[in-house]
Amino acid sequence: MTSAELTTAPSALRIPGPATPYQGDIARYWDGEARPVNLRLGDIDGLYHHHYGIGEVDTAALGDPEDKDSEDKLIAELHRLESAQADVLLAHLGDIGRDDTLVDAGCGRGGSMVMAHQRFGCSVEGVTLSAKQADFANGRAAELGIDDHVRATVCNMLSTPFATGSAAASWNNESSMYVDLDDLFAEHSRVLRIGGRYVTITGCWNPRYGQPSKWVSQINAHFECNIHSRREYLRAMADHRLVPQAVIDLTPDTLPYWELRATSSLVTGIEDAFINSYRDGSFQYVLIAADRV
Ligand SMILES: C[S@@+](CC[C@H](N)C(=O)[O-])C[C@H]1O[C@@H](n2cnc3c(N)ncnc32)[C@H](O)[C@@H]1O
Ligand SMILES: CC(C)=CCC/C(C)=C/COP(=O)(O)OP(=O)(O)O
Ligand SMILES: [Mg+2]
Repeated sequence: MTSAELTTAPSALRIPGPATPYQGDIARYWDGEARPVNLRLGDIDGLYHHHYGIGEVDTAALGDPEDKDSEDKLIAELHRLESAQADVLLAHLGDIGRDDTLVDAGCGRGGSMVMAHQRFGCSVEGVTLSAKQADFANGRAAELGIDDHVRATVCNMLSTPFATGSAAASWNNESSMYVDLDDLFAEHSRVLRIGGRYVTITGCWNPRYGQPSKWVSQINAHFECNIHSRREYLRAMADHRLVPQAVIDLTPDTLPYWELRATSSLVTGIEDAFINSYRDGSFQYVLIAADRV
């Protein structure tokens, strides 16, 4: 299925404004976002991510901290770890063919969409609340000559124009903390074909801790988001015909990224909240892959 077949006149169905005042806040937040920790990393190879990294730090690639170019090397290493995160998400989408269409719910500047198309040759439809992000993602797709396969639309991920059962797979990469999970999984379940795959990488609070810790509250305030618990994810998936096929705790894999980022010139002030909450067990970085049954 091509992009054109997947959507029915997307511009006509585009939601004219945010569905709620909160969504208006989030649209404004991402319209105004231009942090060097995201743009300088994206400038390295044109893949712009708004998610975090996983994997071991390559200390050899960092070189000598006294070298003139050591900061550039550190930034390149952070970017490599963020792209590695997207690679792991895409690897869980299953067998995707060139004729398939994927849905990226909360696509940001489109880095994961480009990687998905490059990996599978398929079409990718992304939605974001931010017109600036959608324009940026579509501009990158045009520069790469893949705008016939990769498209971002300004749209609420809880109410998309995509036809029922039309997507081979869909995902949320660090974007599910902005929405109600019942509403979110109802929409993924509708858009996915039976046997299709849903994947999320997300930060969630750990029910074993009891309640969201002060660090989790700090992260919520920093990004104006509402982090859910691991239990909420599994319960809402079960209620919407999404059956977990893999639940992977990526917390040990993301800590090296944060420890490295905390030493960089691009720190934003949120690093300690992530490091402390991952270390005290109150917060977890998880991948959940689920089958639409
Ligand atoms: C942290 S960014 C993640 C971007 C992207 N997934 C990535 O990995 O680079 C969160 C994204 O979720 C989007 N978002 C939040 N709530 C949304 C909603 N209700 N509908 C569509 N997009 C939403 C934001 O516009 C933003 O693009
Ligand atoms: C895991 C959790 C809780 C994520 C919250 C969503 C979020 C803001 C992700 C990263 O975006 P970004 O790349 O724009 O953030 P930063 O500027 O900190 O790199
Ligand atoms: Mg970032």
